[in-house]
Amino acid sequence: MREEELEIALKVVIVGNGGVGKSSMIQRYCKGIYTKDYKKTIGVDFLERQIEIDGEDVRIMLWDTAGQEEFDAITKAYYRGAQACVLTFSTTDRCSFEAIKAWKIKVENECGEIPTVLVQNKIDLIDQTVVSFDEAENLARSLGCRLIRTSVKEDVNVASVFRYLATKCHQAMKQQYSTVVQTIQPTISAYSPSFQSKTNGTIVLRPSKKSTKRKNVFKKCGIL
Ligand SMILES: Nc1nc2c(ncn2[C@@H]2O[C@H](COP(=O)(O)OP(=O)(O)OP(=O)(O)O)[C@@H](O)[C@H]2O)c(=O)[nH]1
Repeated sequence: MREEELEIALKVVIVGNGGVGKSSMIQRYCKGIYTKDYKKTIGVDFLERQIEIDGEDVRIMLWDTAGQEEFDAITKAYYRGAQACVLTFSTTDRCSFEAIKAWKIKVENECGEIPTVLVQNKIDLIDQTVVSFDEAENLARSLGCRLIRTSVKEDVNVASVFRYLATKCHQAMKQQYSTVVQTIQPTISAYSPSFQSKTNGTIVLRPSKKSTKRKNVFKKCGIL
C-alpha cells in the first residue's frame, strides 16, 4: 500500500440531552438534509463523511447517541474508542445547558480526555434564548474547549464543528506518528576512517520500505 492510499478514520461521539439536535446535526453534515420532525434516537446510530485535511483523506464516523437517560447503559459502550467529542446543548433548553458537565464526565469515564467542542445549537432561535452569551462562553472556558454556535436548521457552522475536531485529531496523530517513527527508525552516524563511502563515512540506516513501515506505525498508534 502506498502512503497516499492510507486512510485516517476518526470516531466522533455527539452527546447532549434529548432534543438538542444531535441527529439533525449528523444528518445535515453527512446527508445535507434537515427535517422539522423530532424522532427520538433509540440507542445509537452512526453516519460518516470523508473530508480532506492537509491534503489527506480523513473519514469521520459520527456516532449519534440517545440523549435520554434510559439509554445510558447502551450508549456508554459506544463511547469507547472515540477520538473526539461534541457536547451539545440547545439555545432554548436550560436543562440541556446545565447537563453539559455531566455529559463530559460520562464521555471522559470511557475515553479519557479527547479533543472536545462545546456546541450551542438552535442559534436561529436566539430571541428565545435561555442561556446568556457570557454563560456559554464561561462554560466553554471552564471545560477548556472551544464554543461553536450552530443552527442545524439554517446550516450555520455545522461543518466548522467537524473540521475543527478533525484538524485537531489529525495534528495529534501526525505528532504521535512522527514520535513513533523517530523511535523505530534509528539513524546511526558513525565515522570510520577506513570506510570511504559517498556519505563521507556516515552510515545512515533507513527502512527500505518506508510506506510499509508507516502503515505499521499507523496501526500501532491505533490510527488504522
Ligand atoms: N429551530 C431549530 N430546530 C432544530 C435545530 N436542530 C434541530 N432542531 C429540531 O429539534 C428537534 C430535535 O432534534 P433531534 O436532532 O432529533 O434531537 P436529538 O438531540 O437527536 O434528540 P434525541 O434523539 O432524543 O437524543 C427536531 O424537531 C429538529 O428539527 C436548529 O438548529 N434549529
